[in-house]
This record gives sequence, C-alpha cells and structure tokens, in this order.
Amino acid sequence: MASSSERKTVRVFESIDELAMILAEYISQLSEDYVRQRGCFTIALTGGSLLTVMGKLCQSPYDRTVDWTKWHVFWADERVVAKNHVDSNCKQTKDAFLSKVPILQSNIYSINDHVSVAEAARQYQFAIRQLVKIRTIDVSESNDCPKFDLILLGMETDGHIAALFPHHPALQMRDEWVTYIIDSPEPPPERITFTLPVINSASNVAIVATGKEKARTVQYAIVATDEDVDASSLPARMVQPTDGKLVWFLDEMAASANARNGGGQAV
Ligand SMILES: O=C1O[C@H](COP(=O)(O)O)[C@@H](O)[C@H](O)[C@H]1O
Repeated sequence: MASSSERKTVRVFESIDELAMILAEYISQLSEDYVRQRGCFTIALTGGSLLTVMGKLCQSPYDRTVDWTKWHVFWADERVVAKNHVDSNCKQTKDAFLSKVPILQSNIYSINDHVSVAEAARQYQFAIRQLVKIRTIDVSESNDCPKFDLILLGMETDGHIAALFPHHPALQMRDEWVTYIIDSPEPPPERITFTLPVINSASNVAIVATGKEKARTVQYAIVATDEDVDASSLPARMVQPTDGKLVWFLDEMAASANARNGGGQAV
C-alpha cells in the first residue's frame, strides 16, 4: 500500500497562467473519470484566490466538454454571512465560476444563511449525510466519512486551510464531518468548515498556493520534517489523505523556498 508521502505530488509552474491551464485540465479529467465510474462528480471548493485560478475551467474547451449537469458542488468552508455578502465564499464562487457554467441549481449545496453558525453547520452536515446515504457522495472504505471525488483548497500565509486555523481546537475534531468556529483570526469570525477526517477521506485533494508571501509556509507544509514543525501550527501539513491522492499546485514564487524538493514530482 502506498504511504501518504508517496501519494503526494508537488507541481510547480512557471506562471499562474500555466498553473491555471493545468489545474483546469486536472479538474476536467477527474470530472470525466468520476462521471464515467459513478455517474456524477462531487467537488468541494473554498473561497479566495483559488477561484480566480479556476477561471480557465469556464473557457473553451472545458465550457463545452465538461458534463456540468453531473456536478455536485459543496464548500469545504464557508463564512457565515448573507449569501450576497462580499465575504461569502458562495457569492465569490458564483461570481467567478458558477454563473458561467451550466451546473444545476439543485446540485449546488450552500449553507443556510438564516440560522446561527452552529445550526448552519448542523444542517450542512445533515445534507451531506443524506447524499452519502444515497451514494451521490461516495463513502470512505476506512471510516464512515464522506469521500468527495475532489476537495480543492487554498492556503493562507498562516497555513490555514478551509476554516481550520493554526492551534484551533477545530483541528482536533474527529466525530463531526462539519464543524464551526466563532473566533476566526481573520474576519468574519463565524465560519463553518469540513473537519480534517473529511478532508483526508477525499479521493483527491488539491491545494493551490501562489505568490512569494506563501513561500515559507509552503516550505514548512511540504518539506520540513516533523521535528521542525508542530503539525497543529500548520494545518496544511495535516492534509494527508488516508487512501486518496494529494496534489500541490504551486507557482514558482510559492515554491521559491525549495518546496519542489519535497516528496513529490515537480514538473
Ligand atoms: O479564509 C480563507 O482563506 C483561504 C485562502 O485564501 P487565499 O485568498 O489566500 O487563497 C481560503 O481557501 C478559504 O476558503 C477562505 O475562507
């Protein structure tokens, strides 16, 4: 059985444009594979710069070759604000991506923005449970967690992924699929997030990081040894799919602190 480091690939691109092209090809290929195997494609997104990089997917040839009607779209994290608020990951995703491709409205699973953060997390988890029951979302063979076909994550300079921040107790959450925080170090304070067991149960996880300001964090997340880094200080380092694959998509700037030497193949 392959170890988690053997299932990790680091891909470094000369420019964000090249990264965006290969990322679009990667997502489109996974979509084709899972639609063929399972009849649908479950993808969880986040907010932030990732959405801009995903832009190529709305263009030719993908706008016509991807079977958008088979897509089921989730968020690995969401800020608990109104869906039309500029901070909403759902709004950001709609503006940058969902409004440009024919994904069925009924296959877009956003949070309930009219309830408390705790209730929004509970309802989101319940919705996911229903979809696991009918196997729209696959289930992990190693635990009873949902097994998304692809979870696409961004990473901030502090190493947080989804709404899992350094040293936050939510990092240790094992019994829930979706949890919430009320004290995000960055505004807005209330967010819901997939827990690490869910992220690590996905068939494929991709982390996209660009820009020089993320280089040091990328190096610690990918290259440094366990002795050098306390894992909970760097949530991105805790992304280690149990049975699935992890691909880091970096531009030269983000990889400039030598991430390309760490345990994966660079392009
Ligand atoms: O707070 C957040 O930030 C991360 C990373 O954003 P980026 O703009 O630096 O790429 C994002 O993935 C997450 O969804 C968001 O809530």
